[in-house]
Amino acid sequence: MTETDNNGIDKVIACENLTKRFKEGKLDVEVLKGISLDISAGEKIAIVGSSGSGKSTLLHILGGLDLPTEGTVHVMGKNIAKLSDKERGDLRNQSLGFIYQFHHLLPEFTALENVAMPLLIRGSSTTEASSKASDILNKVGLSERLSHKPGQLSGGERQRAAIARALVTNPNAVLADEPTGNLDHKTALQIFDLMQSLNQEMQTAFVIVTHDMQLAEKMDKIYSLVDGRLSNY
Ligand SMILES: Nc1ncnc2c1ncn2[C@@H]1O[C@H](COP(=O)(O)OP(=O)(O)OP(=O)(O)O)[C@@H](O)[C@H]1O
Repeated sequence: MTETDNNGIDKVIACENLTKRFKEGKLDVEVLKGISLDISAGEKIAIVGSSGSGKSTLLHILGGLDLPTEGTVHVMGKNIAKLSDKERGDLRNQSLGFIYQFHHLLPEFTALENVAMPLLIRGSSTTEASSKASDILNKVGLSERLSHKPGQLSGGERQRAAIARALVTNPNAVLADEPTGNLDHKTALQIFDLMQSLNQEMQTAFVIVTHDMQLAEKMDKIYSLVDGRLSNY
């Protein structure tokens, strides 16, 4: 696997003055109130904040899964609000990887098939997809588990397979929403160490939402989301 190619773009994600309001009955609830944030190539950042502070909402907007009410988001230099749904989907597929608290692996497919899937969706041949999936599963320590289905893997192994699936396309950034929220602390530490070593090896930026300060401290920068505003921790 080669290092991530940033095409000379040093800010993988740049957002400026983001706001997000949701309608709740007659009320407009402003969850994000003017957030500006740059994520550079290869940077690792943690976003912490209490439950309901808007961390997932922010991550969805940074990843182009949702649009802000006001403000701009550029992913790899492209303003996501100016793209069609299809173009936004393509940009996500080409530039970003996602990891969630629950692994979202497909139960009827093996680890190898699950990890190969994003490449097959992009149009890679089965041989190429399997070879790259096998390489990245090896990097996350699952070379002996290629033909196991998710139900035959431990929680930590499932999350490692989910990390492999997020990284197999060699994205510019991985956005992770509580990736270890479902694991015991020792396994969570191992998963964070793994993400750090993959970050160093592949130069992929990581944006990780977590409740756990000990884990957040492993990142280059920590931002705290309080009352809809982001500050350095
Ligand atoms: N689609 C939506 N419609 C209305 N309100 C929403 C929507 N999505 C999120 N919210 C509200 O926005 C606020 C922030 O939610 P969000 O899930 O971003 O918080 P969070 O910090 O990720 O919380 P947690 O740590 O508990 O996962 C919450 O009050 C939530 O009810």
